[in-house]
This record gives sequence, C-alpha cells and structure tokens, in this order.
Amino acid sequence: MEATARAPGKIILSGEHAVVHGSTAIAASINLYTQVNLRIFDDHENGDRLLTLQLKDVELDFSWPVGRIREALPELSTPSSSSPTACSPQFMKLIAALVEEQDIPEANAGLAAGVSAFLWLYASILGCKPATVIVTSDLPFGAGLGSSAAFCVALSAALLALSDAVSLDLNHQGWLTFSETDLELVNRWAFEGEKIIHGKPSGIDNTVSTFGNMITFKLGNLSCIKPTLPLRMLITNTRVGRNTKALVAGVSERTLRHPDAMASVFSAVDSISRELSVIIQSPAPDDLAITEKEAKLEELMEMNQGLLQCMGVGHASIETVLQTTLKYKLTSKLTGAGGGGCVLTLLPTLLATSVVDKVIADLESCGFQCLIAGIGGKGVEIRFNGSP
Ligand SMILES: Nc1ncnc2c1ncn2[C@@H]1O[C@H](COP(=O)(O)OP(=O)(O)O)[C@@H](O)[C@H]1O
Ligand SMILES: C[C@@](O)(CCOP(=O)(O)O)CC(=O)O
Ligand SMILES: [Mg+2]
Repeated sequence: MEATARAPGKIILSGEHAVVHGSTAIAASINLYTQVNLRIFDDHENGDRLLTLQLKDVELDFSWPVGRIREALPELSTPSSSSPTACSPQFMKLIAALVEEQDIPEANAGLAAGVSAFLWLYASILGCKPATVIVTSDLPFGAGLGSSAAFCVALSAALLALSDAVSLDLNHQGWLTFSETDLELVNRWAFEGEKIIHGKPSGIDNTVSTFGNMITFKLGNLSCIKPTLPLRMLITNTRVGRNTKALVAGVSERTLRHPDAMASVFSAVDSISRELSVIIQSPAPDDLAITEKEAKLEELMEMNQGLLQCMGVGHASIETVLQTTLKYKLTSKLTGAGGGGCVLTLLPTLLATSVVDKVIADLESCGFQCLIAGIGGKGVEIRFNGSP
C-alpha cells in the first residue's frame, strides 16, 4: 500500500506570536510544499521489518526495527487513528531515546524534534507496521514558512490515508482532497505533531496548511478570507536560522515578567489583524481604491512589526531587510517566529517590475534569498500509488 501527501507552507500576514496568546492572526498558504510518500509493506515484502524515514533534502536516513519500537512504546501497538492524542512527557522520553539511537549529526540537531514528531504520529496512527517514509520539501527549515506544520500535516495525511480512520477513493487518479471531516482529523493529528516541535503552538500553521486559502485564526477557530486585491508579497529569507520553540518560549517568559504591558501589545495586534481582515475583503472597484487599501495595509504591517519588536523577536538581519526595502518606499515585516528567518514585503499592484528587480538585487547582494510565492492556494492533498 502506498500514498503520497503534499501540504503547503504558509506566510503570516499579521499576528504571529500574539496568536499563541489568544489574538487574531491572518495567514495564507503558499505554493511551496512538503511531500511525504508512505509505503507500508506486507509481511512477506520487508524481511527486516524496518520502519525507515528518509529525509531527502538533508540526505539523512533513519531506521528502526519495528520490534524495537514495539518494545519501547508497547502501549502504541494498538493504534488510535481516529482519536488524536497528545504525546505525554513520559512518552516523549521514550521517543527521545529512540531518536538518540540514530546519532543525528550535530549540524542537523534541530531535526530531532521532527523525527520525534514522526515517531509519535506514525506509532499512534498506524501502530508498529514496517514501512518506508520518504520526505521531500520545497520549504527552508526553521525560516518562518511553516516547514514544521507542513511536515506534520503531510505526514498525518499520508498515515491517515492508509489507516481505517478516513474514507478515500483509492482508485482516484491524481491529487485528491479529503472530506471536511477527514481534514479536521488530519489537522488535529498534525497539531499534536506540531506541539512536539513548537512546544506551545497556536495551531495556525497546521490549520492553514491543512485547509489552504487565506484565513483569520483566533483561539483555534478559523474563518476563510476572500481577498479583493491581488496581495503580492516578496518573501526574503535572511538565512539566519532560528528555532520557533525557543522564540515562542521567550515571548511567554517576557509575558510572565510584564503581564500588563504584554496584554496591551497582544490586544493591539488583535486590533491590527481584525482591521487588516476588513481591508483585505472590502470592495476595491478601481486602481485608486486598491492603492488606498495597500497604503493602509502597509501602515498596519509597520505597526505589527513594531509590536513584534516589543515581543523581543527582532533580529539585525530583519532590520537590514526593513531598511533596504524602505529605500524603495516599500514596507516589510517579519513573518513566522522571527529572530531571523523570513521577511514579507508588500509589492503594491502598480509597482514597476524594474523596481521589484532592483529591490531583489539589492537584498540578494546582502546575502539574502528572495522569492515571490503564489498565496492562498489549496491545502493538503493525497495521491495513491500509480496515479499520475
Ligand atoms: N521535512 C522535514 N522533515 C523532518 N523534520 C522537519 C521537516 N520540516 C520541518 N521539520 C522540523 O521542524 C523544525 C523547523 O520548525 P520551526 O522551528 O517551527 O520552523 P518553521 O516551521 O518556520 O520552518 C525542523 O528543525 C525539524 O525538526
Ligand atoms: C510564532 C508562531 O505564531 C508562528 C510560528 O511559525 P514558524 O514555525 O516560524 O513558521 C507560533 C504559533 O503560532 O504556533
Ligand atoms: Mg514551525
């Protein structure tokens, strides 16, 4: 049995971090994907009875005899695919021991969290069957584009597709979407994986990766947004690596030290996201209306960036992007957890292509990497063996 799932990354237009503390945020899927191919073996096919995880982008393979997993996690021998469960601290220790056995190279130490999430999702959804899981991704890891969520969503989708918990047409040719109920299940499992990687995620990244589109998200509830203007964003990867879990924990610590001040910061972010959502969806009959709306969006992005600075998630490389784009009268804000990672720059509709080319050249001369991704496309999809 074989299935391949793909799940998109995302950008956060407003509200990162504050969304963890209950504020509204706005996110959109992007057309960069993580793809998970899952092949479960029949008893006679895999003599060694191994569970293998191949991470193609970093050229790393991990393997465990399924008997070793069953011995370490005996309670998970009977999977519970239709009821997502959190990985308890006790299970986390047992999983950490299985991951440690793999000797992940020091340079890829951050992957341990992803491999732990893999083991939890695999054993919880499918039990201890021998299988090979191959992962490829267009997304940079740890750069704010939601690679952790895309990984958890694609993995949950592939595992559930070959479990008894969802109903799909196995003969369908090409990419297939899940039913709304099955998407909910994929999303809930992905959230459990994201918890292992992020510590305390809001759930916005896995939700937008699962359902796609552009969404507002607050306290676990999503609502779809239909933009009335093109919303072109330049994404600049500062290439400064960082770890979402540590940054989220840092904001929580600051919140404990200054609860009243931080409550005001989070409330201001909530207002910004709500205003942004109204502007994005209000009618824009002509170029003048679009230009006026873009100016308001820029102002709100600038305000959000200032508040992210208040939360302590800025970085010198982000400042360089802000200053560089400002030379071209363009507004930018960090996206995702900050501390480096990616920065968004709004490219107004009437901006000349020559200016876009110049700003990209300027940013690239600083050693950054630029891309313009399609935003607001489909969420997770699945494809079965043999279909095109
Ligand atoms: N394709 C993948 N395979 C394994 N682990 C992954 C993959 N993509 C992401 N991860 C995990 O997610 C971590 C990065 O997540 P995070 O710090 O939240 O940044 P972001 O989600 O912005 O990329 C990686 O260090 C790794 O543990
Ligand atoms: C900072 C946060 O709002 C988004 C993190 O996104 P990313 O992992 O940096 O892509 C955390 C969350 O909402 O779970
Ligand atoms: Mg992440």
